[in-house]
Amino acid sequence: MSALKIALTKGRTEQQVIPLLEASGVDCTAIRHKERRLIFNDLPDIHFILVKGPDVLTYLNRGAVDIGIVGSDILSEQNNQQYDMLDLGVGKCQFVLASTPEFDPNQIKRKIIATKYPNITQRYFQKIGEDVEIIKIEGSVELAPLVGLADAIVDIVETGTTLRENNLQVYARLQKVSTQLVVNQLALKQHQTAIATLIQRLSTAKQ
Ligand SMILES: Nc1ncnc2c1ncn2[C@@H]1O[C@H](COP(=O)(O)OP(=O)(O)OP(=O)(O)O)[C@@H](O)[C@H]1O
Ligand SMILES: O=P(O)(O)OC[C@H]1O[C@H](OP(=O)(O)OP(=O)(O)O)[C@H](O)[C@@H]1O
Repeated sequence: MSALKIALTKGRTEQQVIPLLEASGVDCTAIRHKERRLIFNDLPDIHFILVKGPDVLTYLNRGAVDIGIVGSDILSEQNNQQYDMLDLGVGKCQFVLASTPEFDPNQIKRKIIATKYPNITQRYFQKIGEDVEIIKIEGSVELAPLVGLADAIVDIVETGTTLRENNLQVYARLQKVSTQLVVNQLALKQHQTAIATLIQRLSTAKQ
């Protein structure tokens, strides 16, 4: 039987998931000492690649990997409805609408919202029946209302430190986020036992 191929989101997700994988019996020594390596095929039964979160579904959709490990923020932004398999219970945070204390959520003028997540933002404002202009930015989102780029932001909050340190406050809570394990449907048939075993071990490890 060929090895299970997993695309793991590098960075924060990788750091949070490695202990969970290890508790499930997966040897992560090579990833822990990776330096600039991106592919790990030393183990006989599980191979890993490290990719950016938004690329996980690209590898999964094209069958380049069997399993993806990625935040639900990214799955939701990419409108994934096919693959949700297991909530790993790490990477917990939430989407909020935030701005300066002067912001008036009921202002009549069409609002400008800065975010890394335009689809989630669009869906939220559509749901509450408000037409807004969305500016897509790639990071340091909290800056936008401070320098007049936008009226408010939609972004991820975990501890609230970044909002606090930039004198921003929460005006609405949109949705919860956590790290998910997603499986390619064809791989699910081909590697049924191996995937079921991994999911069962991860479910036990995360408790
Ligand atoms: N403050 C946070 N607390 C907990 N989880 C977070 C937080 N910010 C992001 N995440 C989760 O971790 C995932 C990866 O975040 P990370 O910060 O490593 O990457 P990024 O900022 O999206 O991209 P980049 O690698 O370009 O900085 C996100 O997709 C989300 O699911
Ligand atoms: O509530 P906190 O615990 O302060 O976490 C929230 C911060 O974490 C994320 O940023 P990240 O560290 O990924 O940086 P970037 O998106 O600005 O690159 C998010 O975009 C917030 O800025």
